[in-house]
Amino acid sequence: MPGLRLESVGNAVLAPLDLTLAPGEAVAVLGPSGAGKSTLLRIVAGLLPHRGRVFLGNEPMTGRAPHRRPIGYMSQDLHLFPHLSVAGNLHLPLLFTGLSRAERTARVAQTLKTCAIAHRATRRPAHLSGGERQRAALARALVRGPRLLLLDEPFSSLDPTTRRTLWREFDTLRRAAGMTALIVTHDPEEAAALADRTVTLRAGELHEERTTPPCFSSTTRRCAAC
Ligand SMILES: Nc1ncnc2c1ncn2[C@@H]1O[C@H](COP(=O)(O)OP(=O)(O)OP(=O)(O)O)[C@@H](O)[C@H]1O
Repeated sequence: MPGLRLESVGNAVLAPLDLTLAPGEAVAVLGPSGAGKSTLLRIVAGLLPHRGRVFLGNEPMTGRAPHRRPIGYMSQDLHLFPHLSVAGNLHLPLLFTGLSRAERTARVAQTLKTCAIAHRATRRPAHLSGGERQRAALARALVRGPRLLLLDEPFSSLDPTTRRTLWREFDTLRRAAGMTALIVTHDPEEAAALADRTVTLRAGELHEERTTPPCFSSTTRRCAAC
């Protein structure tokens, strides 16, 4: 799986920022409301115009239509199509892939099973619980076998027990597939459960979190946080 590289990416909300994710790395984006976290994901997904350049591995993504990017995007509002069943929602992104109908059906069935939502395949989103809707949206983000996952507060509206279950399931799934991921969350505990590293957006500016402040390695120097 390739990594993600952002070079001087910005727009009216985001100051130009650089960010690199190693292949298979998951990075959590924390930050206050309105800081630009969703904006960052939408730019990488190809849904917003921007300055700078986005690469997946060595492949430029900038200028490529969203459905032609090997990216799975789960938005904050899920955006499941209400008139389609769960399975129908997963079939839709596969229409552009060149897979045969039989291959698409097999892929949808496998992904629903992986996300433990196969028992709701024929239901419409309005008839699902919040957790089931989030599983369905996650399955849709995964169904094309994306090289990069973008998740915007993926498990925000769930009770603590279900959230923790989904954290474990998702983390196992992502690591097994070696998928690179950028995950927006307000919850430091979720960031720790799902990501290898955390960055913070404040007022459109990106700050890399230091896991080991410089003051830890020197008795004479102190970092600004001390
Ligand atoms: N379509 C839009 N048009 C104009 N401004 C927008 C649009 N979407 C978001 N904004 C503004 O851009 C800024 C960043 O919004 P964004 O949704 O990226 O923040 P966020 O960090 O994800 O916030 P939250 O944590 O509340 O979801 C906000 O000031 C918001 O009002």
